[in-house]
Amino acid sequence: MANDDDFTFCQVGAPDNQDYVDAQKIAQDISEIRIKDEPSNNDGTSQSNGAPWEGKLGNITTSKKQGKVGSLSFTVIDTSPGKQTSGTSGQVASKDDGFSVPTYQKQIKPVRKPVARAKVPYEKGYSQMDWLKLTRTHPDLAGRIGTELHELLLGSDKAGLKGQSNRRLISIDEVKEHQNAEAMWTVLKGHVYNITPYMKFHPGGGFFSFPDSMKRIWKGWDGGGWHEVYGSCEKYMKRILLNCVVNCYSVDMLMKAVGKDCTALFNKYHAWVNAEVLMEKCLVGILDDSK
Ligand code: HEM
Repeated sequence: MANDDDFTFCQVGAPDNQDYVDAQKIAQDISEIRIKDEPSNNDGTSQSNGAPWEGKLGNITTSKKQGKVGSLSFTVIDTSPGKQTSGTSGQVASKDDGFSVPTYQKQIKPVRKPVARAKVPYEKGYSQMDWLKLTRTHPDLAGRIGTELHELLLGSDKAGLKGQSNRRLISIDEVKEHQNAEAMWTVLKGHVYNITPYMKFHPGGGFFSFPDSMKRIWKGWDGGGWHEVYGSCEKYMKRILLNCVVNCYSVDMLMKAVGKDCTALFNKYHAWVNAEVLMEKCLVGILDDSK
């Protein structure tokens, strides 16, 4: 075989023994490297569903450690979970007063409901808006004896001041004389008003200021007892009861003002109420305090 010389033989033999040992040692050393702070499980996969580093790339690196194994150098990046500001680990940081607070640690302050001021419900047609409407349509209420009859009284000689000035001076004695159903006068901040038409419109007081007897009636109603007794006519009974409460109570409160100066009482309960506007059409005169 003359051509045999043309063959080039490559010797495939065992590796140089020293090199082989070095390589094995390096491989072993590398396999022993653990990035301590990273969670890992036995099968070599991360606890996250995707790639082992998933969710870690956005982390802030807090420390770097560099080392060398044989001829290989490595860097250990320490990403401690407590320092995370973003990522997929479930913590979302938020800026609050200059420092970061994970949202799950944030205290959700319970929303405190404002305490509702319980008021006597007004009778239909007797709200403050209704009153203002009435004062617009019936500008002269100063001499009127009431509102239920106000339609009947239109044109009657009992209605209004009948052209009398509402700027005349009135003594306190004259005020005291007007304490009857036909005319109830009071003094408020130096002005004399006929409060008769306003009686039913006065918003009374709070539910819990009811006289005890009223509270018992209301409780009886709410407890269902009244419902059982009156059955289908509950709606009407409730209406009647409501009217009683509104009339008794609000009239009762305003009755304290009749025939005297109610300024102190007025300021005690509601200094903010603009009586000058509300009672404008009920003005009878100016208190003559010279005596
Ligand atoms: C002409 C005189 C008066 C006028 C125009 C007047 C008007 C009013 C008005 C508009 C309200 C509702 C206030 C609000 O919702 O904030 C009110 C409530 C009330 N008024 Fe008068 N008032 C007068 C005199 C008086 C007097 C003399 C008393 C006491 C004796 C009184 C006792 C009350 C009470 C207890 C309430 C309920 C307060 C509340 O809801 O917290 N008022 N009044």
